[in-house]
Amino acid sequence: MAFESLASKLQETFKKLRSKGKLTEKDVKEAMKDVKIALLEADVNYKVVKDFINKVNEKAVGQEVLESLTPGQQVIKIVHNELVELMGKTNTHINFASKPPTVIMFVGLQGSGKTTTCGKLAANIKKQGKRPLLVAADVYRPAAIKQLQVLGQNLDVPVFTMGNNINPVDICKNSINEAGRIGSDVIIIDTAGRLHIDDEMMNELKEIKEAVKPHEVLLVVDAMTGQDAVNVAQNFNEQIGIDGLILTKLDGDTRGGAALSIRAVTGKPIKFVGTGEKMDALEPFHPDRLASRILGMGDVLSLIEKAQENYDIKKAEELQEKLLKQQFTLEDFLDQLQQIKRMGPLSQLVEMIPGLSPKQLAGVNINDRDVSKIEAIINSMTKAERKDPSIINGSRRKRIAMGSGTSIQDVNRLLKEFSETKKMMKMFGSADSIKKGKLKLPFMH
Ligand SMILES: Nc1nc2c(ncn2[C@@H]2O[C@H](COP(=O)(O)OP(=O)(O)OP(=O)(O)O)[C@@H](O)[C@H]2O)c(=O)[nH]1
Repeated sequence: MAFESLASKLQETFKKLRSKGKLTEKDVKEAMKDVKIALLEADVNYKVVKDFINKVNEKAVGQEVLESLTPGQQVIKIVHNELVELMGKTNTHINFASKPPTVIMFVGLQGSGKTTTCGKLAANIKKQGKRPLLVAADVYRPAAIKQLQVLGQNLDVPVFTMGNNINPVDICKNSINEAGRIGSDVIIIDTAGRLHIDDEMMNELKEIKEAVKPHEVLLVVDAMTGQDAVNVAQNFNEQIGIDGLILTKLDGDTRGGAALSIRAVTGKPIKFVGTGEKMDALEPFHPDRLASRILGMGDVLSLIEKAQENYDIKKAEELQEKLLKQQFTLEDFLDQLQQIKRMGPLSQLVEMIPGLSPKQLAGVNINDRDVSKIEAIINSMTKAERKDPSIINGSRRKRIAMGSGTSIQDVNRLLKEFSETKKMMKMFGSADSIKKGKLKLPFMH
């Protein structure tokens, strides 16, 4: 889980604080010492931590908080607000030009995930009904142009390239004409990165910026590099001037130092975060939601959004109908699983549920492999078997296990769980209770 160790430590500290009916100034100060250590261990910039703790202390030790009915909760609320403040109060979007094309210039070090993120943003923008054009301006890394072309092909987004013998500044200038020619309204330029910041790279980026006057200069940094990412951001901002950041590989960042420090150090907002290698693993950055996740309050809003984007309401209604008539089959079950899978890795979904601490999360043994196993088992059944699992006798079980590359025990377990779920639905979901709205299926209005 992203931010796992920080979340775990903060939640532990606040649990202690909440358990006390009354709080003294000393209690709060001691808790803040623990918070300070947790933030430093999460690789948050030292100055940022110092300012943060001072601000919280200033607000939390007053009479108003200490003498309130729920002092522990009040302190947590203050910490939550300050975390949000630290990461930028509001979430910021891409500034689209009033007169197209909008030019978005990507900058960043090699390996930060720049090319991948260009593809992700193109996919995201295309979903909004726009017509992006990807521009291959990295003429130095041999595979960079090809990588972008493959991404473009998979996403069905055009890619503009002039090969690698042309000056990148000219490629970028020409891409504007190309966008006009093919009717693209957003240009996404993938510039060259280097392993480290060097003058040659910075000069080229300055020239491109001067030539195409982008509406957005987005810096891509790797969250897993912690304070290095913060230094890189500061450097790029001072030399090129950036409008915002995309923080990649947040899925692998258990500490969180970069996400918590970058805004405070550079003054520039994080606009998106990368949460995986797939093209849909790009999310707008919501400081308030992330603060809630870190403090164990969940992120119900993101969960609902994911459900709305990926969950087919019509199908859900059909399912309700089937439940009413007690016709829920293994086929419907598979369909459900596939819809939920589309919302993203299960481990990331579970993180958004309020009230589950990182420790509890570690105990919840949900993984995508289990889901794939269930899918394989159901896919190995005949239509008749899926409709009526009671016909699945010993030899059929053996065949299904062989066909799905699982064991007979796995098949037995699935059938047992399915039959128990059905029984439970029968009990809770008598036609009446569903009709009266007492029982609601997930994500149904
Ligand atoms: N887990 C995870 N991996 C990511 C994410 N974003 C990018 N990656 C991976 O990071 C690696 C480097 O990404 P690239 O896009 O090739 O890097 P780049 O910054 O374009 O590199 P240059 O073109 O050399 O500047 C690839 O294996 C990506 O799949 C993310 O959000 N999460």
